[in-house]
Amino acid sequence: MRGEDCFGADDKRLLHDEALDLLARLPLPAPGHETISLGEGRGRILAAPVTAPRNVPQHDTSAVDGYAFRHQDFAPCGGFFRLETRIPAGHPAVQAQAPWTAARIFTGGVMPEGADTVAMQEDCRLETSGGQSVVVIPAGLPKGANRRLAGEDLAAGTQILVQGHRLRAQDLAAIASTGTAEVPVFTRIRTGVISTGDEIVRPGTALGAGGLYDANHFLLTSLLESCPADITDLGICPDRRDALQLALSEASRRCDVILTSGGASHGEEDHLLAVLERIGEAQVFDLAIKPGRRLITGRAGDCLIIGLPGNPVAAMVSFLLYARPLLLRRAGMAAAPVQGFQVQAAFDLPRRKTGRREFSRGRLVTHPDGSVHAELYPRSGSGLISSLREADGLIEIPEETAAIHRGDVVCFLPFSSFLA
Ligand SMILES: Nc1nc2c(c(=O)[nH]1)N[C@H]1C(S)=C(S)[C@@H](COP(=O)(O)OP(=O)(O)OC[C@H]3O[C@@H](n4cnc5c(N)ncnc54)[C@H](O)[C@@H]3O)O[C@H]1N2
Ligand code: MOO
Repeated sequence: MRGEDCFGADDKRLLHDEALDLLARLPLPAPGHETISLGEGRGRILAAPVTAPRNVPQHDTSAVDGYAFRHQDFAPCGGFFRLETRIPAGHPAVQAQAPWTAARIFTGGVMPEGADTVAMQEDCRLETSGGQSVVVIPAGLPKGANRRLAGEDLAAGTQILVQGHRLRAQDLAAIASTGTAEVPVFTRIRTGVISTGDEIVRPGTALGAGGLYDANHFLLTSLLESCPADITDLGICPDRRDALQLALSEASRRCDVILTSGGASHGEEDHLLAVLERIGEAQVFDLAIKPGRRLITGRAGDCLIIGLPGNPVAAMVSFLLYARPLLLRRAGMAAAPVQGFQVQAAFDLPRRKTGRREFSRGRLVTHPDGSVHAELYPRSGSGLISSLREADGLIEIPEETAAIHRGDVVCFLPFSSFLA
């Protein structure tokens, strides 16, 4: 099988976990910060913790449309209450609830002082007695039923979000519920994306002999949208050292992070490493993984440069596994490792080369019994964009696994969990 496998000895290569560890320790400049309005907050990273300045809800309120009363007036056989006040949401009663009376109350209405329990209107009967409206409440309601306590969602002073947290819809809702209109966030990182290669041209232009359309630009700029980043298109750089040097040194003054693709391996047409060493510094990661066996990181001034492989599959996998944590850290986020989940293999891999970790493209299928299985994309070439298009995520195969049989448990990393 050697002929199908372009990878030689992996024993001197860096293991995936070692690479993650090294990348986590790569020094990066601290992000800047600013205060923005809550409406701009989605996807941004908190530069300071957020604390609730007040109770949410502010008052005890009714959870239902119904009748509020004092539970101490309620007998084991139920209750018969004179109806007194009417309390829609936003219109609290001015007086305390008198004994043996009930208030007509609506969901969100403030509980009148003294009342502690609400009966749902569907469970009650309205009657008239001596010209008075009365409500008959059936027995069995415990004290406090259908009442929301002040501060039961958030008590004043509770820290609700930590620094470095990436704001999601529900976080914005929580902050809004406390009345806070602005949030301190880290500034968006300025990113640049550059494709390299004499063969690469943009779609919409004619393809010359030996040409290839620039898929990586669209891949990487779309992937970057999962980070709080402003994106600059740095175009396509030919396979010339002087051109790459000029492009990178110029862009490094305007960008916090530059992503390159291609030109990162060992051929004489691969100039990234030499250029980085000339304009700043570089680290090479020759990785015991598949795909994406080489990653280059570098620095020019304060700009981080991440050299991804040219093959689109390797570029995407390297972005998700290695570039994304760096980008998020540069943007101020303490990114947790992506949570994989266990599914059953819907494939056989009877003989597998051990010693390297594989991130194969897979698709999830749910069987009629509800169990979830991962199908393996049948071809492994790292130029096959089809394999990415048809996949839902990556099947992570550990270094030591020598074979996988149908039904074995494998770890699945959904693309959606990287890009959330
Ligand atoms: N002697 C060796 N050759 C190669 C090795 C190796 O270890 N020894 N590794 C192979 C692997 S694995 C990969 S991945 C590539 C990585 O090479 P580069 O990062 O230098 O990328 P290029 O050679 O420039 O391009 C590789 C491939 O990808 C296509 N490409 C490049 N840019 C784009 C783009 N923007 N959109 C679409 N496709 C792109 C390019 O045409 C090549 O086909 O090296 C192997 N070789
Ligand atoms: O591993 Mo290369 O980096 O697969 O195509």
